[in-house]
Amino acid sequence: MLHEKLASVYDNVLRRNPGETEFHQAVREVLESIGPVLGKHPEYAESKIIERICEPERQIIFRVPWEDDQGEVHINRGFRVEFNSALGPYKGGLRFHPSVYLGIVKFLGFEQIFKNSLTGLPIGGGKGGSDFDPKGRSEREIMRFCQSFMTELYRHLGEYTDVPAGDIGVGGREIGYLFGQYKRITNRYESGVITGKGIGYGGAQVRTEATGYGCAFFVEEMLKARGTSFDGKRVVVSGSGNVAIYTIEKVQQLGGTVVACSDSSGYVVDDKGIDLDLLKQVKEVERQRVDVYAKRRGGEAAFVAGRSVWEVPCEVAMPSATQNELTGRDAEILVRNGCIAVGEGANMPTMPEGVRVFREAGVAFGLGKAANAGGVATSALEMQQNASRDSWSFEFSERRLQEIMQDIHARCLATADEYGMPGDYVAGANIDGFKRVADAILALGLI
Ligand SMILES: NC(=O)C1=CN([C@@H]2O[C@H](COP(=O)(O)OP(=O)(O)OC[C@H]3O[C@@H](n4cnc5c(N)ncnc54)[C@H](O)[C@@H]3O)[C@@H](O)[C@H]2O)C=CC1
Ligand SMILES: O=C(O)CCC(=O)C(=O)O
Repeated sequence: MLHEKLASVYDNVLRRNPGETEFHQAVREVLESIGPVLGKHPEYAESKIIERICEPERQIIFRVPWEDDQGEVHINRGFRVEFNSALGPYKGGLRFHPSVYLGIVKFLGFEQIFKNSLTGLPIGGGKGGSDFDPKGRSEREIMRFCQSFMTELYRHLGEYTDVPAGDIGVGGREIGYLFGQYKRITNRYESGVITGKGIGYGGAQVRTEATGYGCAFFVEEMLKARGTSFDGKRVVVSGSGNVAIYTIEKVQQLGGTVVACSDSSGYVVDDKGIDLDLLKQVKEVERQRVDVYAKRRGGEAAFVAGRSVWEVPCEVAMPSATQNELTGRDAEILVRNGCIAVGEGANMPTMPEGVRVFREAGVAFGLGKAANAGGVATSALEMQQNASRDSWSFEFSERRLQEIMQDIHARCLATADEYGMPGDYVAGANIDGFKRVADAILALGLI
């Protein structure tokens, strides 16, 4: 149920952004959480802070023409939504996936505002991407696409303005091509203009691992708060990209056994625990599907095509693929199978009905804004190192990441307590993330 004032804000969002269903969903979740804040802080409603937060500062849509290896011309659409810069330069990744349209970029940019605020670091919220499909494209085609994309986007970026990074379909390779083109066009070695760079040219230790490691650290804190740990627990991770792989790595280091992971073709189940070296070889080096993992693992693992990975029994679930990948029914199956904690590595992977099932069953539910904030937090650390011409060790960077995740976890719980909803990470994260941005907007005047 929405507070009366928020219901009218939400109606306006629906009216002004028709058809952008993922954006509506993301806005509704935040509005449902922040009702109690309005009672304590009438100044937010008086100054129309919520209306301002729901309206992006700037939306950029552009044409991306590029040529494939056969000389055929293709036209894709590029996006960058610069959502809110009250706390710092717009910060958030780029997604290359055929499903990308304005509604997806806006949901991601909106989530990013509160996530970035939760990190306590000086970064605003933004997101971008393209409906380009990198699947099956050659190295040269990927490079040409990235160069064309940056040839328009560069004019909107800057280390004090807008700082992109990776997301689905954009990893270290693409960041290299994007940064190279920015450097060429501007004739500036402006390292802090993009994050997720290679270690050899201004990148930061632990950025590759950060989202997955951070999510595992967050879940470790949730388990600790319930008097338990990863030790000996069966864990299921969806996806098998950047976030999934480094979630699996850290969960294994913390004593858990990851028994399944997936991609859009299906899932693999490996009861003795995923062989991470093999998974990295198949996914990071060869860029193959997960069924290849199962074939190479001999009799140890099985591939199940076209079904939901959430049917695999586990005590901890870590959705790390994409939005709305875990339905209400999946949540019911997980609860029935004894799942006690969920940590969202992906952005908004659990559908609203699934969130309701988990909360009613008393499952520790770590929403993406909090649980996957380690990636963008480490991007902010990369910007810090770039600005000071410094480079930190892996151990120091990982310690900083763990402290940030522990701090986010503690603040979520403290805020949930303060508002009379003990143990509710959804309320804690949304309220805490919202308040910091709202106070900054108030302080900066009519922006
Ligand atoms: N890379 C980062 O630092 C961060 C990523 N995220 C989120 O984590 C999620 C995964 O991102 P990355 O690992 O970076 O991307 P990636 O491109 O490395 O991996 C994406 C994975 O999700 C799977 N996938 C994508 N669409 C799917 C679909 N429709 N159905 C089933 N599986 C699908 C892919 O097969 C792949 O395994 C996304 O929701 C992203 O927004 C969140 C915070 C930071
Ligand atoms: O590292 C970044 O700037 C952004 C990471 C990201 O896209 C996310 O947190 O969803």
